[in-house]
Amino acid sequence: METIVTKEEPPIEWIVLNRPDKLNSINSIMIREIGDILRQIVDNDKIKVVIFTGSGKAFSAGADISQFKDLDPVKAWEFAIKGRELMDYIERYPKPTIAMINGYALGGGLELALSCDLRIASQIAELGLPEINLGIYPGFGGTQRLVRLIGKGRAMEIIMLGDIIKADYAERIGLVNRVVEPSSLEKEVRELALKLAEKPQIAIRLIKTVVNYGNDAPILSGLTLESLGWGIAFATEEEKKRVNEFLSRRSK
Ligand SMILES: CC(C)(COP(=O)(O)OP(=O)(O)OC[C@H]1O[C@@H](n2cnc3c(N)ncnc32)[C@H](O)[C@@H]1OP(=O)(O)O)[C@@H](O)C(=O)NCCC(=O)NCCSC(=O)CCO
Repeated sequence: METIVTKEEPPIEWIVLNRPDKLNSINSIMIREIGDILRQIVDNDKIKVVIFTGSGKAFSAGADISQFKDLDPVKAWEFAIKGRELMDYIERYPKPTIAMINGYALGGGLELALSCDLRIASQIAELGLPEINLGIYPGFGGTQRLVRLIGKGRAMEIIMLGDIIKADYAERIGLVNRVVEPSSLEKEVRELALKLAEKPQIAIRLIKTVVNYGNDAPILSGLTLESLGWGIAFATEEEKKRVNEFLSRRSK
């Protein structure tokens, strides 16, 4: 791998964006390499949670702008599709994903974090979608995912102004789940990942399916998906074990 470093630490897989001298900006190679590692570990039952982070002072400063000079409109369109398809894959990935935002999360970097299930940021992290300042706009799913996450008004402000915002404000508007001190970021994220890894994995997968596909559908379709998935959860060993444990504790 040229642009990322991976570390298997069961039940956690760490994916570290690793172009620190370019603030981990996302080029075509990185898009391919992240997809490749995710496909490699998808059937590895020892890995239950995936954590994304960046090396150095950034999570990622977005798409690699140095590639833009070679892009004609069709190539730009294809690049956006490649980036966006990776984010779609991360969002619908069958294992839970966490973005550990250690520093700048801008443009495509923030869009990667938006594709994850949870975002935990360091107090020193700075976030934003500054694409407008390049005469473009977010192309890796940000226009859609940010609106769904924090609402249209706030998303419009972030996308149209392109300002960089502090982690505390990001937490207040629901853009990140939690903000922690830089020195405890890794510890807190690891603890969160281990807690997630203890949960019934099929139910977690069902939640991801129902929430992600259900929220993109009319509400009645989403609710129907919820009921179907709920039924499927009753076919799992975990459901039987956990319900029986609860009931036997009560009957003593
Ligand atoms: C993040 C900023 C504000 C950091 O500024 P600073 O600390 O001053 O660091 P720099 O000297 O600017 O950057 C160090 C080094 O990294 C290169 N770099 C930074 N961001 C990118 C990038 N997105 N693509 C390519 N290269 C990048 C920078 O050129 C420096 O390399 P040198 O070899 O030393 O020149 C600041 O870096 C910044 O504003 N970055 C751009 C943020 C941005 O506009 N992101 C959106 C990109 S478009 C996109 O994501 C489309 C998908 O929706």
